[in-house]
Amino acid sequence: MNLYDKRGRLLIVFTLLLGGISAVLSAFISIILQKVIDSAARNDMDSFSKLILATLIYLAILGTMGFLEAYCGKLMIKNVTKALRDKVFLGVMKRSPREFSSQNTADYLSALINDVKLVEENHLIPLLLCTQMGVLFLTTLGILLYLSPLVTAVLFLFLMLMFMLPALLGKKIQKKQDAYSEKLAEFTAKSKDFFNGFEVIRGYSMRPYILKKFTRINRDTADRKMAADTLLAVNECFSDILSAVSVLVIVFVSSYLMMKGRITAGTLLALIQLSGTFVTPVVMLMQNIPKITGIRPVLKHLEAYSHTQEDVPDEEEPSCGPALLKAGITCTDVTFGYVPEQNVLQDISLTIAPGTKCALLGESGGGKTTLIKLLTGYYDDFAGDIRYDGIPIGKLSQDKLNRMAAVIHQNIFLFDTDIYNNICLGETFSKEQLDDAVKASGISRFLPGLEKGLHTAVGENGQNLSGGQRQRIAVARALIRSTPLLIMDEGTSAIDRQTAHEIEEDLLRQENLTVLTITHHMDETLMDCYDRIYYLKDGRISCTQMGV
Ligand SMILES: Nc1ncnc2c1ncn2[C@@H]1O[C@H](COP(=O)(O)OP(=O)(O)OP(=O)(O)O)[C@@H](O)[C@H]1O
Repeated sequence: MNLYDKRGRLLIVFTLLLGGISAVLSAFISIILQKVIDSAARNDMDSFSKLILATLIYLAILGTMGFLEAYCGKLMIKNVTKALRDKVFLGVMKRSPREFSSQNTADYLSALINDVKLVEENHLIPLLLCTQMGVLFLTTLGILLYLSPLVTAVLFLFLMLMFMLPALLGKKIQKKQDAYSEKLAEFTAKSKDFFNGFEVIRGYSMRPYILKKFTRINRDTADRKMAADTLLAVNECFSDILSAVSVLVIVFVSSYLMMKGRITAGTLLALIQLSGTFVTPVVMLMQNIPKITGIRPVLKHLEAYSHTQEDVPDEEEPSCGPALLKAGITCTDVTFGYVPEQNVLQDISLTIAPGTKCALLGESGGGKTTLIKLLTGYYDDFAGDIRYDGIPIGKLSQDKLNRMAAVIHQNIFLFDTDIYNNICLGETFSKEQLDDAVKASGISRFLPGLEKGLHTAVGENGQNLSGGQRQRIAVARALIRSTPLLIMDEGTSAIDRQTAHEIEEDLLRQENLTVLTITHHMDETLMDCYDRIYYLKDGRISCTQMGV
């Protein structure tokens, strides 16, 4: 996957350039060392004092370059990880409902948090390091050749050995990293499930059972990480041994050359110092190249979730203002199934005229929710025809559909913010619109009891509020937008009869509002408020016209 955009590429080139300059500068310390020792051996005070000045300038440049390189590196990591999280989040948000629900939400979380972290640790940081080390290696090689071709040849021999190892271990490390990333996603999914099920775990004394399950998945995850880390440790250990051996070999060979009078004491020290700077890059490259190649499966995983500008044209900004329902909604011969050859709905035809109140009854599993999903554009692979004001549903944008119909779901979702934000959902409304919605939805009935009024925090998923209060907030969301059709999908099932009755009655009283209530059992006292009652059985629909 493409991690860098145009600006990102420029930044990485600049950072790598700075890294290269820093590496070249740090290799030159050996030359300073050689000159200082040799001028001291010659008792050359003039060149010695010039060298002090040159060293001070050298240190100032080295420090500045080092800072700039570190700063740009961090900026690059920040930009890439931020862009990656943006792409993954947008990609997941743009999924169709079918695609979205095909994956556990914890997998999305894991991609967003764990995988992005892995990219930072096992791709970006090693990449910067490898480039710097590559330049350091080449510069050191140049200086070494200048000082002693023989010593360089000996070092090269060891180098060949050191480079063989990452090539051998690379593929294995890649496999282990992949297995770890997979387990980490499972670990996140399970932990999320356990936290979500806190009430059930507590209520059914499941703690020992859950603890056992958690311990097992925690251990498996840690084991997978350990398996990857063990291979990395083997890699690191071999490279450390080879590094120590090559430094010792240099010490012996160059000492021998000095004894033979072929090099000066300054060159000897410079060679020993260089052997360190020559081996370090090789060790670093050995340790980091497998990490970079091992990240490929994680990048593939992230790519599968990511949205790129080229994918799909970006959504238009939501249009403002209420939509109108003039001719109503018609369904003609609609047939749909989740699985081929197993239709949940069969030849459904119905009409919902503007301002009418309709009820859709049926046994559990009869297809009521499925029909609502088709009416609100959730699935589009149905046979038959659904029209809003004569326009086929497929021709309406999701935004337009959202402005025409709002659903009060069985489980109301509230964001972890206050009541006001849960009604407005990021849009701006006038005080009058807000007051009207608060009154019509019945929120005004419980508002005086809340110290902070509309700015009362609802808690995670609305846990600070009662079921009825949550329902009323969901109703207010639709009313404030003057959404012409309001669909209650068992919207009152989670609350007591009295509250359910009150909410339903409040809605049925709204003259211009078109209401479709989905329920198992009709509230007998409200029966007369409905214009039509549809009944869904075995995927087929029948209709009773009221007041005829
Ligand atoms: N996402 C899905 N994938 C596969 N089958 C599904 C899916 N959603 C629902 N079904 C199946 O479709 C059938 C109708 O389900 P639906 O939720 O529409 O019924 P319902 O009438 O709303 O039920 P209830 O009153 O219990 O909520 C059921 O057999 C159900 O198992």
